[in-house]
Amino acid sequence: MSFRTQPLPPARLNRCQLFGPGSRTALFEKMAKSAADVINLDLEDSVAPDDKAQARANIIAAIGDIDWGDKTLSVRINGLDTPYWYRDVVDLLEQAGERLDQIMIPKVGCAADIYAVDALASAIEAAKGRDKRIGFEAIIESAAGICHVEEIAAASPRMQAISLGAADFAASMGMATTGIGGTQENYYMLREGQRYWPDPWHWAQTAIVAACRTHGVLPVDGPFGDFSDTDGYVAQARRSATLGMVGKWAIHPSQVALANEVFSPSHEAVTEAREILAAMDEAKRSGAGATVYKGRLVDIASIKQAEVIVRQAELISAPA
Ligand SMILES: CC(C)(COP(=O)(O)OP(=O)(O)OC[C@H]1O[C@@H](n2cnc3c(N)ncnc32)[C@H](O)[C@@H]1OP(=O)(O)O)[C@@H](O)C(=O)NCCC(=O)NCCSC(=O)C[C@H](O)C(=O)O
Ligand SMILES: [Mg+2]
Repeated sequence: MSFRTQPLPPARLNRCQLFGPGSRTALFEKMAKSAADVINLDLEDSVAPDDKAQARANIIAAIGDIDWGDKTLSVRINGLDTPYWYRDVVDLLEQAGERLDQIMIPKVGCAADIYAVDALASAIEAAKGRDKRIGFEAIIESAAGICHVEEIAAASPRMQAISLGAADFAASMGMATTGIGGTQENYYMLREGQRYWPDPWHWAQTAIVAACRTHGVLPVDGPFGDFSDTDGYVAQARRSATLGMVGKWAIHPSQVALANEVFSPSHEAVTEAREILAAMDEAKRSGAGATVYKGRLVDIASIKQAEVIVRQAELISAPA
């Protein structure tokens, strides 16, 4: 056990991140009125190369013009392997108002990628006298990214969140699929003639969660492409929540409520967590480090487990 205390991630809700292309201005108001905790206006892969400049201008105008309420407002810039990214950062930080909370950096492969954007953002903020320091979120969506995920999580105090981008990740890894997340037909185990479908994203998600938790960053599950498959989305989201992720992307408005539901602890779960805390309070008062709750062992580690659930419930019920 390290003597270092594990840092807490930013204390804000991140149950659902709703994406929309910066070129589809008609969606912006609808996104602002949605129940998503985070809005990601996209300059990257949902915007065609010829539309990049216009999408940038659309987003800069919308950041100031639209009432985004208390949502976390983020813009996904283009990757560092493109000619667009520096102009995205420069124009956003020189021209967009302070309502912008975060920049999402896609296809991050190493800590130096974060360092490069940090250096540019820091210079612009100083030059322009921006009071609010912009936050960063990164997408792990390459073989290099997953190999270096821990150094990426640690790369800057601006780091707020890391998502798994299943589509680019699958391509980079050479995975034999065109699906974006979810169960993969050919990824099965066979036992006594029965097929069982394990989760091919599990190991990458777990690596992201561990890196994020080590450095106080929010781990987030990325897109689920088949937005007509609500059961598949919920199953994927439940697995992610169980592994420690705090939320999931929505690439269609129909996915927002599903994510909010999965990443909000149920009334029963919160009640049970509070009862465990009460049982442990009682145990501590009598000098015990462990006790029995509903026929099972609870001990000092159970306090930390219960606190995860109670903290999330308190964030949800906190006044905006
Ligand atoms: C996927 C879409 C292209 C579908 O758009 P559309 O055909 O317009 O959908 P519907 O007709 O079903 O829409 C129903 C109503 O909902 C509104 N709508 C649609 N999309 C959004 C949205 N994103 N936010 C808010 N509202 C939305 C429509 O206007 C309809 O409204 P109404 O007429 O009033 O009923 C589209 O949803 C879309 O563009 N989604 C986002 C795509 C995107 O941003 N992709 C990037 C993220 S995923 C990714 O990049 C992969 C990742 O990097 C990786 O590697 O894994
Ligand atoms: Mg991608």
